[in-house]
Amino acid sequence: MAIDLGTVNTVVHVRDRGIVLNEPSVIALETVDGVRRVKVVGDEAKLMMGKTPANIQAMRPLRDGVIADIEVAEQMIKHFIQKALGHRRFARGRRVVICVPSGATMVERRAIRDAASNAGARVVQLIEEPMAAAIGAGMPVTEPRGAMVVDIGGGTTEVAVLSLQGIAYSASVRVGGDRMDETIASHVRRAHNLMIGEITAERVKHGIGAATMPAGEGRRMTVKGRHLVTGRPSEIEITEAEVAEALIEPVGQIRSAVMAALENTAPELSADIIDEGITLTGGGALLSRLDQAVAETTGLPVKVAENALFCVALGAGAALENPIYNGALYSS
Ligand SMILES: Nc1ncnc2c1ncn2[C@@H]1O[C@H](COP(=O)(O)OP(=O)(O)OP(=O)(O)O)[C@@H](O)[C@H]1O
Repeated sequence: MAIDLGTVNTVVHVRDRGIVLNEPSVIALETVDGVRRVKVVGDEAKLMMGKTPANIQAMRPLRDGVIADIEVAEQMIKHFIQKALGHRRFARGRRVVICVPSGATMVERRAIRDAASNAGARVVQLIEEPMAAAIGAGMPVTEPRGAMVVDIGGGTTEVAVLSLQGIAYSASVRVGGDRMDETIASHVRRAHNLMIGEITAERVKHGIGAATMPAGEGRRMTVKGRHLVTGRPSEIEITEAEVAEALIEPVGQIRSAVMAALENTAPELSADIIDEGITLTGGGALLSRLDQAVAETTGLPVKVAENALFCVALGAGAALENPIYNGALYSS
């Protein structure tokens, strides 16, 4: 079993079965008679966000690429493993590879490993996110050839140059889909006096978000929320151009991170990147015209990986199954 424990989504890949689980990294906890217990995880928990009564708390235990609440994260991992297994149990000697956010500390990594062990895994190994993303995107990570991957997740963007199964350069910036959602929400608040929740902001990004300005106003979308002045439920219409303008700042930070990586890459590897170009993975890579924006900044060919949302889980699964990638896995 391979698990991409993302700050926004958790994806589980199982040998011979493929992707068996793809759900939001959200957990809902219920307090009954002073005792807190897990109510639901994943899709059902996300539906509750922002709408819970006082005794239920729906939360994301991973934020900004780090684990905000270890105990709760552990509970969530255990529930996801059980959900992925269904009625089956872990086969004897079952191995699990978990891809952790690169900002995770040693203590957090140990907690994640313990959660998988407690759920029944016998051997738990970890893999770095950009390495898994590159393997999942089908990049030549085992060859003596430089390849650049940019994984744009919810909490972080990881930029890495890989060669010979090692990471020649990597950097992580705390900008990703979440930051994009926040800038959209604050734009709507400032420009339209409308308060919107994070789920609505994400919907706007998926619907009409873009990394570069459209010709004219572009697409339009109706957005509902609470009016700041009247306090009443209210709706407004916003345009793709407005959203693209709001996204200039987070997209600019991604562009800068890529430029910094190129500036810090050894010349021989740079030469390879000219030929290979840059591959974008992660859900953030699906933002409309982000590939164009990165290509404009770098002057290099840029492509969005097929299955961008699943590259990390597919790569972690391949690393587990194919001995040529064994060097990418580690135990502590
Ligand atoms: N079509 C789309 N357009 C723009 N953004 C998208 C699209 N589809 C998904 N996303 C965004 O991708 C992000 C989630 O990506 P992903 O699942 O790769 O992150 P993660 O692995 O959970 O996060 P991290 O890598 O930071 O731990 C979310 O912010 C989501 O809104």
